[in-house]
Amino acid sequence: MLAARKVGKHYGERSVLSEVSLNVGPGEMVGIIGPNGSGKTTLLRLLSGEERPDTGTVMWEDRPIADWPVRERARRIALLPQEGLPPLDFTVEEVVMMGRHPHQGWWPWITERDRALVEEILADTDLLSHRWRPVAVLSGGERQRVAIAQAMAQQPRLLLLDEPTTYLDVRHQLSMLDRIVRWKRKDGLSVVIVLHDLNLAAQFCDRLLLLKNGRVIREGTPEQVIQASVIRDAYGIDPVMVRHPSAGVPQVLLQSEEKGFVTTSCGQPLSVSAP
Ligand SMILES: Nc1ncnc2c1ncn2[C@@H]1O[C@H](COP(=O)(O)OP(=O)(O)OP(=O)(O)O)[C@@H](O)[C@H]1O
Repeated sequence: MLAARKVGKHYGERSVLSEVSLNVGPGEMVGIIGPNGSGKTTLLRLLSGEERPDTGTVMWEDRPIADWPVRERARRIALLPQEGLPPLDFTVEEVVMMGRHPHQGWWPWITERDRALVEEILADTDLLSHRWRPVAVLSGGERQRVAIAQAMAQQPRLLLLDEPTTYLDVRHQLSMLDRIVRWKRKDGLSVVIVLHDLNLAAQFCDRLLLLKNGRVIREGTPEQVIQASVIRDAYGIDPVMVRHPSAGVPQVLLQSEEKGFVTTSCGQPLSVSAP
């Protein structure tokens, strides 16, 4: 459905993305991980059609993404940028309703169906009590929930998310990602998500793409990517690997160089089962 073939991007003389290929099918959730500045946001912008690659192509439904008329693209693809929503004076309900614009005519009549859908989304995203508040007065996390609610109202087929959990507390991180999983199961939504949290990436993504210096250094299932040697190579840290006791996926524990290691009563380093 979405296919990037050997895409590359330069800014001036500087190459920030080289030869990156990626396929995302219906109902699939692909995570993009990698250190700061490795090209994750640039890749997402190329996938959304907001920017054109200098080399390679991005195809959506067998047609170059840049050839889709903007309105048609907006009916199919939603991008949640890293900076989230600006502090708008519009109310939460109005901003969520704006997600319906690509589906409305040139004059944005709001139909009963639009109203019912927005009502359902406000309830689902825990925003009913905020509906009359201007977005400008919301906290960062509340604003992030409005951004995802707006994307849901857009009813896209492809959802591109750039670090959507950044401002969210742990409950809302989980509920946002669970909501996306339910949504993709129900509607066959394709999802590409940039995440810094490797543990959430391992739990929620079907496949991961690990970038370093603009190149893919590992791609595969969380099992294939979230490995101590790979994480060490990508991030230059020495992680402790454990397996999630109920989800069964690899998880990364960070260890401080300054605080030392936890030892057992016999003075040995605490051993954990590494995946
Ligand atoms: N418009 C631009 N002009 C010049 N350089 C840019 C531009 N956009 C991005 N870059 C550079 O490209 C590189 C990759 O940036 P990008 O935002 O894609 O990284 P990232 O992996 O998303 O980083 P982070 O994890 O910090 O968000 C960075 O070095 C950045 O400075």
